[in-house]
Amino acid sequence: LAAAAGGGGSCGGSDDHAAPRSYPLVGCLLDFYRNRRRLLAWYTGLLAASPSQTIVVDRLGARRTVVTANPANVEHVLRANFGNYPKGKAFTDVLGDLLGGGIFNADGERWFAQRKLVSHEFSARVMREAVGVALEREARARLLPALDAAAEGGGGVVVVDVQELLRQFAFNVICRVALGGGGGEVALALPLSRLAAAFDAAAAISARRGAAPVAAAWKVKRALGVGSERRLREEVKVIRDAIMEFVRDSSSRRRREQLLAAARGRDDLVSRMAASGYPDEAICDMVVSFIMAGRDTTSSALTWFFWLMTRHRNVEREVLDEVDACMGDGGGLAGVDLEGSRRARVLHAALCETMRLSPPVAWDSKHAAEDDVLPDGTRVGRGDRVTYFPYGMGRMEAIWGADAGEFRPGRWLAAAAAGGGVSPFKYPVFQGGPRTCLGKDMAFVQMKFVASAVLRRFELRPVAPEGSPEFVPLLTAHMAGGLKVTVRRRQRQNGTFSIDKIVMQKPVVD
Ligand code: HEM
Repeated sequence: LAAAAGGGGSCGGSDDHAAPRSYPLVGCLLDFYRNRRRLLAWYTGLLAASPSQTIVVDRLGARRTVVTANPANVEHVLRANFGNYPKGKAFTDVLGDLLGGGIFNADGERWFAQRKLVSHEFSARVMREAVGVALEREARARLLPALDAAAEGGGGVVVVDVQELLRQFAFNVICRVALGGGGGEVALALPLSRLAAAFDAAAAISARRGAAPVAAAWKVKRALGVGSERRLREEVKVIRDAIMEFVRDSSSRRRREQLLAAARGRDDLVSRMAASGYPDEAICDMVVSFIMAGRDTTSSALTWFFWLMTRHRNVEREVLDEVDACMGDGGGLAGVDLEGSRRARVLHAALCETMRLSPPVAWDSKHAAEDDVLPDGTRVGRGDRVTYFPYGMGRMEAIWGADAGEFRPGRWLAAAAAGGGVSPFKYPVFQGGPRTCLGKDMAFVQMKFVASAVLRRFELRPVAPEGSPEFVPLLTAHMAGGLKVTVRRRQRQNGTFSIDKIVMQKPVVD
């Protein structure tokens, strides 16, 4: 999802108002080389040591980059001076071949028009209908049977990679929502697993573009059509051909049916875009962005959540008791409240706390349209990259106190009880301001659904219980090597579940 801060160079703590002090260039390059495999921890350390939690990375021949974990700076960039901080061409170039001009890769008017149009897709009604159906079907079809089979053992101990199961689940759910008919069935010319593989390959190659020290290297390869750039072109073609075929078919059929559909209140993204006069190409861009934004994020958060539950059995028990209580009459699956009730508070807090320490989007960048000065006095030049850094922010004692490194969901309950909630600029895991993640509610619905469904039925035991798994940022973060577990059925499990019973609490963060 995000463009990496990237690159070494002269890294100065930004404490001296408009003229950050710099480390000697050579020293910093050596530091960068030494720390290249632990950039997240290195940047976090530098930011914690900087009096204003901001550093400047100034590398010869590369774009000047301001990296900040300072909530006032983050609010300035994401909200107060939003107009000056578009994603910028440096970002949109990197993802342009895959995403075209879709919402995820657009700025200005083009972004605003799509944002308005697509907001509807995230309404409570759509969520209850399309997302509810997709979650239930997908959970019944694959996720729960796979865990059940592992629990069965088949005569031996079966190890499953929960991260991989969750990735497949999230991809299929978002495709069912974006491309599914009324019953959530996806009608594509190729299997979903092939589409998922194409997205994986295209996203990985695009991420490597973003991390390349010099953009010219991949641009030359693209012009020549060789190596990874050739592969990218092939995979993008697989994706776009499949989705264009769906869009062409749906948009003409749905154009005819649209009046009727609108009357029934069952209009969908593709027909509304067609009705608004968007060409098929633009609708395809939108659908690709939608899938890209929704595919790996929730599975990343859930992977870390399940791992943390194996380390904090007391929290897991609290979550289970709460979920059981939410189930009430026993038939449903609790977790999500489309009406805004206060149920599943502990689960919500545990998910927020998981993402504080392991944010699915570890860092994200904007590019300044004009010269500016951040609230802490750091100078920003036109064209500079400004990176806000949720991973580092989650670990700042200046923001969270001395126990910043500990998993303590209670801090979210305390903040909610105090009535203030937590500012998105202190916790920009879903970004903040006008470009806040559109799928945040959908993400919580999905995460609570999966957390409840899995925890109530199964106990997961990590194959390697010692130590901390490695957090790998890429475009969307993941756990290096996956989350390998053995599975045991819980005694307390209850046979059936239904989306109707899902209730989502009002977000603690707003
Ligand atoms: C835990 C799960 C999720 C997290 C942490 C998350 C985080 C984010 C972040 C940080 C952004 C801003 C990225 C940028 O502008 O570069 C974003 C944007 C977006 N997200 Fe999410 N996201 C999550 C799940 C979802 C889901 C399930 C969807 C559903 C499709 C979704 C849809 C979007 C869209 C459409 C945007 C673009 C908004 C715009 O540019 O106006 N997200 N998300």
